[in-house]
Amino acid sequence: MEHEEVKVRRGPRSRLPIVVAIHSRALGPAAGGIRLRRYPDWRDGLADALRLSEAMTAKNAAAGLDFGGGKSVITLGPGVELTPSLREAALLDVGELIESFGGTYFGGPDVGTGPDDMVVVRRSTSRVFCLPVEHGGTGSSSIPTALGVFAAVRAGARHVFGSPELSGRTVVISGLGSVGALVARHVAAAGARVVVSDVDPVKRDSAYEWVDPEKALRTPADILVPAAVGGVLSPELVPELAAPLIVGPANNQLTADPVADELAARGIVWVPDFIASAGGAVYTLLREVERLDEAAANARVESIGATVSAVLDTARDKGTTPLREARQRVETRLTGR
Ligand SMILES: NC(=O)c1ccc[n+]([C@@H]2O[C@H](COP(=O)([O-])OP(=O)(O)OC[C@H]3O[C@@H](n4cnc5c(N)ncnc54)[C@H](O)[C@@H]3O)[C@@H](O)[C@H]2O)c1
Repeated sequence: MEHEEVKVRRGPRSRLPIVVAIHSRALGPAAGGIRLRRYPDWRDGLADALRLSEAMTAKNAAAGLDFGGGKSVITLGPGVELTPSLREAALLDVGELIESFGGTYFGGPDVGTGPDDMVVVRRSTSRVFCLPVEHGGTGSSSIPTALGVFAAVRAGARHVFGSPELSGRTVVISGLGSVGALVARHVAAAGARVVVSDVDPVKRDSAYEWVDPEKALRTPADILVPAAVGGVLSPELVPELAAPLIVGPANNQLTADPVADELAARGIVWVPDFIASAGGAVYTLLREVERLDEAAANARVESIGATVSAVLDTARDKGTTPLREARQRVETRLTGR
């Protein structure tokens, strides 16, 4: 096991299995969201926590944050009904477990939880970020996440097309959720032709062209933005992709690392997701834990563009892939080598 510390506890109030995995605290206290999800078995939740906390180490390190990687998972078994009182009990339980790390791990929202849930978690621990504005926090992380993705899109465009300007470029966005919708607004304001897609037909927005979700990833475009779920870039899909630049917020976009080599072999530039999606973590941790002001935190979010440029340019100069370069940057920050 590469992780520093993992705790698994049956919540005393909820009776649900809860996992907190700390992958690394080499750069500072670990930080990473609290996932509340249904799993066939609690061990699947444990596996998720191990994988996700490792990804948080990479995200925080590559973003230049002095935070390590951690993740909490509240596992809901098949058939267990998530009533409001069970939800409250589970959030209090996870807060208590987070508190037991004595300030070496901070939790926030993730899949299945939001800023309002963090108000409940705070009743058990102060080591929680991304609270609603009326509770002294910075609210939804989607706004800074989208700002960081926009900076990454522009940097990617500069690398691939020789200019960061998006005017006249076609951008396909797969997933019009809270981040995807904001990215659509940014790129449209920058003059791009925006084509969007979502499995939920309610998300259809007349402001943009629409493409069916099963076709979105194969639609000819200048830039493809995966903004829905992970595991979408597979060996089967790579030969059918029709955009020279792929950059978006969805976590864990590759089905496996070797897909990065296949993308590079096809001449497709892929910006590693753990770099492009870091805006929310950067903003909320710097504002709520390190107490930076809004302008300074936003400047750090926008510096994701400079990181993307450095990774893509170095990969091209050295003949490696953006994924290898990004991982090398993480390694250098963690070990100083
Ligand atoms: N919200 C953040 O601050 C943040 C930060 C970092 C990473 N991310 C990642 O970015 C992605 C989007 O996050 P979000 O907060 O916007 O989530 P969200 O749940 O608000 O939106 C996801 C959208 O994708 C759609 N979708 C699901 N499967 C799809 C498919 N196969 N094809 C097309 N659309 C599909 C959903 O209907 C939904 O509208 C997620 O992978 C998330 O983990 C989000």
